[in-house]
Amino acid sequence: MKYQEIVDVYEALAATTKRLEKTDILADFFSKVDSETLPKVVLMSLGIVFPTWSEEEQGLGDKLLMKAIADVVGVSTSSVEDQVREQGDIGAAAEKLYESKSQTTFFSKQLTIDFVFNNLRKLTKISGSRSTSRKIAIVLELLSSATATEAKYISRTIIEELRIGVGEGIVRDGISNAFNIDKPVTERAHMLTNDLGLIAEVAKNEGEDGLKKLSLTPGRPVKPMLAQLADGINSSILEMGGAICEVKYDGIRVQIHKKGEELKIFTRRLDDITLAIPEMDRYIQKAFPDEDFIAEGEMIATKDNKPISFQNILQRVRRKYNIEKAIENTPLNLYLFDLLYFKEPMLDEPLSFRRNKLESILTTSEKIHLSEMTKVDESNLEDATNLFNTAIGEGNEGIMIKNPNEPYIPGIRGKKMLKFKAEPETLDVVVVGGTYGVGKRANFIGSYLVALRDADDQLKTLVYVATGLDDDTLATLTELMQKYKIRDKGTKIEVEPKIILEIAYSEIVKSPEYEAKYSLRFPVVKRIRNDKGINDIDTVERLKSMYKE
Ligand SMILES: Nc1ncnc2c1ncn2[C@@H]1O[C@H](COP(=O)(O)OP(=O)(O)OP(=O)(O)O)[C@@H](O)[C@H]1O
Repeated sequence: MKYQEIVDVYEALAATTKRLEKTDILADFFSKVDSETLPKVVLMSLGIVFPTWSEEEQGLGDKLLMKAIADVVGVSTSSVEDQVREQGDIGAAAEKLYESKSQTTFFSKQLTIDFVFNNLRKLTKISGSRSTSRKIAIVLELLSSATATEAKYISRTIIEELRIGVGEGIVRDGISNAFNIDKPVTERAHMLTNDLGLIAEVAKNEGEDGLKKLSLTPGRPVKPMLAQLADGINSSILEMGGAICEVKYDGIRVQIHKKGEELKIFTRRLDDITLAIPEMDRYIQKAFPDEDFIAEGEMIATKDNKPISFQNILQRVRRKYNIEKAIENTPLNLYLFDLLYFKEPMLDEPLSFRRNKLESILTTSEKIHLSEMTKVDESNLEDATNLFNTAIGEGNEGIMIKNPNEPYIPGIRGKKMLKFKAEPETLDVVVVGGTYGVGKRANFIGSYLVALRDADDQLKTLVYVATGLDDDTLATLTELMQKYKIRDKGTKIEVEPKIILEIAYSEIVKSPEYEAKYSLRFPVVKRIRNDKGINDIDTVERLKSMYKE
């Protein structure tokens, strides 16, 4: 199949902002593609060539890509950079440059989807000596055969930013429509496998029954079950008719998978962080029997046995060098709270069963613990409040209130698991722009324009936030803003939507000034949330319902 065919689909998708139209375009395309190409085009419609959780990285930075484009088009790298500034992204810049190039050295061969897909995959496999020049050679081969629009999308796929307004939800619905599958069936298969390519293939070849058979597999992360905010401790427990209450630790959520000899540790956005925390790998291996399993817990950083700042742990899990030093400086502790798989899938079992099983197989140690928990019902409600008070006293965030009779429901924020925190609720937002400071702070970006997601996965600006930033955070953020910069416009900067912030505020207000049509009074940055991705940010719908409440 020609690459141009998916490029036409990209262009059609970019031409509409309507979710239903996008879904129809994808459904129509997916239904025409043969079984072998289908998983590839499904991933490519998301701008990726590996499932989202895969550890493979293409590792070709913007600079090298611009150099490759410069070489193919026969202009200087600085001309490409100028064009990127003007157009707002590398893809559009490549398209423009190709169009203005008169020489017809291109189109030496017609690109196929297989060829583009396989070559982009090859990029990730290259390491060691001369890896950069070998990667460039692959990109040059692709780009020199490309038309202007093909070059646009090859470039955007390399930087994993397609800009066609298509997220996982639309692709998933496209698959449902293409193969007549009930949406909840596709959704569940997605939550369990996180591989839309696989889901499309099974949907086409085996239909709904095939999808229903897909289950948890160690090694393949599952979307975490999420918590809603509890109105009150006692009322929540009474409504559940009894609860498992646990300390809510303030760290990062991890999902641990063991398959055969291999252990993998994933974050909640399904990034593989195993190599950054080798000591935890060893402690976990010792704590569990030598069987396949999937367990969940919260990993926190401690000093003198007291939790320390959340940012410390984020720095640790992103680290690639000097790991031994980091192990010493930022000791980690793991508090396990769920077991989803042990020799077989267990997520349909009630929580009380999963917790008992976890307790019966785990050998705790100085690093590996069970989350502190108390079973509470109407006869001992005060135990929950006591747990909350102790938790806060020890520097934790609050408590979790979980329904013991419920299965694990991946990816859903429901009433079966609640959280009760000492501090008011915050919002997770993405930075889309900012304003440079003045005077001494002219080199820093002092104020950040942040956005939420709407029901069609479009970003809507919400507010400028400028407080809550200590010097370190300001420096880190400024660096990230430069990394993701699209362009400067006077004192303003526009960036790719990559940086997630958690912000607190005093009040939600209506506001015609911002695209969300709502805004926040006194927004304050609580922290950078590297453990979350664009799919995890809050939505305009949630904000609206919070406003009404
Ligand atoms: N004992 C525990 N049981 C379950 N989750 C816990 C526990 N301790 C800490 N957590 C953490 O609390 C999170 C839920 O609360 P909260 O909303 O504050 O976190 P979040 O990461 O901002 O949001 P989300 O609800 O989206 O996970 C879980 O995702 C998990 O990381």
